[in-house]
Amino acid sequence: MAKSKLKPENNTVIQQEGENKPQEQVENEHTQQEEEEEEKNFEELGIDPRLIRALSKKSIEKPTPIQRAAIPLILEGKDVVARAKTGSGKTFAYLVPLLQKLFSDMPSKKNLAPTAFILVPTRELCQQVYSEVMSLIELCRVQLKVVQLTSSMSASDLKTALAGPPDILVSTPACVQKSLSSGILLAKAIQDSLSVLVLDEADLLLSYGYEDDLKAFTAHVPKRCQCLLMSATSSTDVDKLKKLVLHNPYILTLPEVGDVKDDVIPKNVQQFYISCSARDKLVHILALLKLELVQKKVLIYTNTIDMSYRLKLFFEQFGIKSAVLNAELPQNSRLHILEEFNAGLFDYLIANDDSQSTATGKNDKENHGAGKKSKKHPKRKLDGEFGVVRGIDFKNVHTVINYDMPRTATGYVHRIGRTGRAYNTGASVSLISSEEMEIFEEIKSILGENDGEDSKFIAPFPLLSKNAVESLRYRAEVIDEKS
Ligand SMILES: Nc1ncnc2c1ncn2[C@@H]1O[C@H](COP(=O)(O)OP(=O)(O)OP(=O)(O)O)[C@@H](O)[C@H]1O
Repeated sequence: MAKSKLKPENNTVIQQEGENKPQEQVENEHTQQEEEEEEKNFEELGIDPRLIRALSKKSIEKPTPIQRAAIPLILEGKDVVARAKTGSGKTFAYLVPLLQKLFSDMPSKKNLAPTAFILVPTRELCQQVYSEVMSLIELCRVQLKVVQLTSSMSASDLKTALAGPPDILVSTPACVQKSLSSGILLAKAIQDSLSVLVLDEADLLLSYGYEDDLKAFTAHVPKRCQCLLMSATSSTDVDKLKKLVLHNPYILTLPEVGDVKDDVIPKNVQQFYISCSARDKLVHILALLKLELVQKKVLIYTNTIDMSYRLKLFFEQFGIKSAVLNAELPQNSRLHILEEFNAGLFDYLIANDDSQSTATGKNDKENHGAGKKSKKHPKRKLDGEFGVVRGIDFKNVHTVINYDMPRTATGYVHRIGRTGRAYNTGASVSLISSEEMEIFEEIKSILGENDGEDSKFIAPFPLLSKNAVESLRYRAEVIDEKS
């Protein structure tokens, strides 16, 4: 495969695997094509008017660059690998053409398995993608059945969900495998019915431990099935998956998506930091929130579950309403919290990211080591399919605060990617203690701090004065000691 090349904003590189044209020629051809394509709207991409109206009701009027590049290829039936940064609209880049195909070619009544499978790494993403498909279908007023499978479903629930069968299945690979191995889904039925397979957040699927499930499942994917692979980064895992399921795919690479180094923060996110001792982080975050120095809604990341509860209790004492989101909460509570936060019922959400889950390596599906175990509750059961960094589309988050610095630069990029999504603006504030300086320096150099581009520069947070912090110190310390 010819290597993808980094290009400036909006310049998607489209290349077919195995194509051996000199890179320069590909780029030149593409530049001309790009200029013509640049302004194409959904209508010009050949999108069904019902879908255009549905998107418009969601205030989506013009396609993002990845949508402009991917939709026509997917409509033509090509296998596609789409790599584009966080928040660039990859979900509709595959959902819109997928639905259009199903509208115009209604699945056969004889099908015994779903026509389209969308596989994602976490339950949260399952729910998010399921809601997006459902809302488009409802707005289009077409009759298509969509189900999501979750690993908490019993065999009889799975059987009920798959009866019919549905036209679109949204699931983690583990649930599909569970249905296959228990005979609820039949390999022969998949071979006869499956027309489109989507692997979303593909770069995460393997790190969540789904390799065996995916291998077992893809053995039944028929050759004629169109395969789409969506990812924010490129990695050896993405290459592995590509080899496993795709046939001579078109590779769409949006600018600067290569490896960790190129995995960019959207340009519309301003990044700041505050340097303080670990102990002073509480009073600093209190000042940020209490004095309203950061714009709402705010997503706060901590590295441990205990720290997130400590913060929540601390905020409560100051009348700041927040909620926590982590792997030990039951799935229903997590969905409920996400829905309430997205609906604007509260402005501050304290989350533990899934880097903790993946850092430990492989997922044992329901109870692997999602981060540091709490000293207070050592036996809590953690959900290995939990994930609230990658892919989750928190609505209208303006500010991301790193109360604790993430452990990796990739973790930083994906946390910050929860704001500034699509065409919105956002900001991030990282609280950095001296122990975290090393990772901070690594992040700065990886983002290219010195190459003169403002957007990549993490600046000192300008709005918080020493006096403001000191005015809150006494109360903060008293309250923290009490709780
Ligand atoms: N064409 C568009 N115009 C405006 N907003 C859009 C458009 N397409 C998608 N969006 C919105 O942009 C947000 C981000 O989209 P999406 O979740 O698909 O991004 P993503 O590329 O999958 O990000 P990640 O890699 O983090 O998963 C969503 O709220 C979505 O509704």
